[in-house]
Amino acid sequence: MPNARFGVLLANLGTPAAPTSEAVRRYLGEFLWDERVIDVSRPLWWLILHGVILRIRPRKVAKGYAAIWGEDGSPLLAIGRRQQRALAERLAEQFGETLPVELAMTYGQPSMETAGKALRDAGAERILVLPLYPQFSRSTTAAVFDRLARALKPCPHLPELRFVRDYHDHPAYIGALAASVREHWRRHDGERGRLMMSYHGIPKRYAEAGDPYPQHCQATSRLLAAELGLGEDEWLMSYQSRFGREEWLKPYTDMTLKAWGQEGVEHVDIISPAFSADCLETLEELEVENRDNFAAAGGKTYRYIAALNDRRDHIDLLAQLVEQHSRGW
Ligand SMILES: C=CC1=C(C)c2cc3[nH]c(cc4nc(cc5[nH]c(cc1n2)c(C)c5CCC(=O)O)C(CCC(=O)O)=C4C)c(C)c3C=C
Ligand SMILES: [Fe+2]
Ligand SMILES: [Fe+2]
Repeated sequence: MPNARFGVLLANLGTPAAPTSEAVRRYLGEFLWDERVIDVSRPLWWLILHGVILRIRPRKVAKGYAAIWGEDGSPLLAIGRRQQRALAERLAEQFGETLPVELAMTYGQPSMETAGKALRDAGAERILVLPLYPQFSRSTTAAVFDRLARALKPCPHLPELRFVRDYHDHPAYIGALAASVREHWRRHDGERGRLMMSYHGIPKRYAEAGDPYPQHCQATSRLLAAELGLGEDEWLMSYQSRFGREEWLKPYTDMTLKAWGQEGVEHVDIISPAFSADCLETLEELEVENRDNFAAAGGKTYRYIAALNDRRDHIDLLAQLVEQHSRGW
């Protein structure tokens, strides 16, 4: 496909190459060294990361990955490949011509270099970067921006670039989330639990310094609740996946589920709108760890609602984002 009108670069976080301590150590070593993710002063953080975290955490985390690993590898990457293929097909219908779509990870493989080269080989002199994070955060979206800039550093010439910063309140995103919740209710014969919208957390300090992530999460939640016609006592938003000792955004998902179980809340449906693809943080932390937290505190039914993954309405949303952000190209 020489001289494509433009190419699309889908970006996500990255995942280990294998569910082993060694591969997880390599992955965490790269991910947790990024200052966008952890801003502690470098010499101190190097000592903590290499002296403590990378000696202990990989073994435990590798067990979690082993439990969710599929025949096609890590769910985050396998789902990312399905999203890439489905979006390419959808765009070919929409634009009446083939547009190259590549997937790149901020950490690990496929790298920004590999994906960028594939787009260049397809003749794309214009690239639309679409990070698969609906809510902006310095720790995710801005890290995509930095990693791409690093990949482009050796290039003598640059492609023309556009960057989708966020889509937390896009009607098609809210619509797809709402449709996934309604389908979940229908699959369970109309039974509804209290709806918990659990977002990946960030340190509170990042939000205080101007990261708009909590405002984006609140807006997504309110729009989703309104779309579903939920009353104030029928849903709550919370933050999961804390890392380290400092305070993160609250309320915490695990503590809230424990409190709900103790207060006599019996049924919970849980959705995680910040994840565009199921991954360790949903399939293990929500499906297993937090299910156990809720049950141990006295809860009865706990049902996880899958991420949007390669649902047709999710791919339609991504195609709409491409169409809107590529106008004039
Ligand atoms: C300071 C640490 C972290 C911040 C800030 C953070 C923000 C953040 N992360 C995601 C999405 C994902 N995170 C995933 C795994 C993961 N996240 C952290 C730490 C921070 N994340 C760690 C250490 C890990 C690895 C697992 C572990 O050691 O516990 C993943 C899953 C990847 C997979 O392979 O399945 C995703 C996706 C968001 C959206 C976010 C802030 C908005
Ligand atoms: Fe994370
Ligand atoms: Fe986690």
